[in-house]
Amino acid sequence: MSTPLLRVEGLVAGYGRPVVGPLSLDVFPGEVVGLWGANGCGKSTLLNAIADRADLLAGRILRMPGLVIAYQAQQPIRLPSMPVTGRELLRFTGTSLQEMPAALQAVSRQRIDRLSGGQYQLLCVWAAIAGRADLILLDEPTNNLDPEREALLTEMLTPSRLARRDTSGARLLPDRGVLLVSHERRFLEDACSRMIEIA
Ligand SMILES: Nc1ncnc2c1ncn2[C@@H]1O[C@H](COP(=O)(O)OP(=O)(O)OP(=O)(O)O)[C@@H](O)[C@H]1O
Repeated sequence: MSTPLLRVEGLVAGYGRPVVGPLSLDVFPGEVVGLWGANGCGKSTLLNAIADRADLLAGRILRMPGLVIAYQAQQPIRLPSMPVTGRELLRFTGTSLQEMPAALQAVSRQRIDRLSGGQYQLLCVWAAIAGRADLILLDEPTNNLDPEREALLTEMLTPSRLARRDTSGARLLPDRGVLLVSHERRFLEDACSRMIEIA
């Protein structure tokens, strides 16, 4: 088996006090791993700890050397006024505009402060997926999405979309991984290669 992108061993995490763990998990290249569990069980805190946004109180988090992580929060930050288009935002974050799903093309030409909640959510998730991160952390990525956009999100997470070309451009490498949190069981079953319940 390949080396994991991420290994979590006996992790206890929280905010001064423990709120989740101890737990262990791996994310391997090519995997889309879904976390689910009751409200407040600590799913977001686990993602936060991996993204260095919560306290690591015990155990350890091993990241593949040089690992680049993209983190998409449950509520993407929005400014009331931001006179840039989606495409400008994507370029600014180093996100490829190639292979953008058709449903996002028109959205990406609009100013981001004029997008609906769902449009902005999908744009942010696309920025995380289409950027240069090796490991993508998504917290409740279906927030604000209608069934059609949710299906599009599932499609964005398919192995062929996540794979990257090697330096020669000849081969697609399944070298990235996704760890996501969702309370939507059906989405998890459709989008994930593996699911882990957080107690
Ligand atoms: N910034 C914070 N400071 C202190 N406590 C926090 C903070 N964020 C979350 N908590 C607490 O940590 C616990 C776990 O919250 P967390 O958001 O990780 O759960 P969750 O499983 O993602 O919940 P949900 O499904 O409702 O999003 C909760 O009791 C919550 O009140």
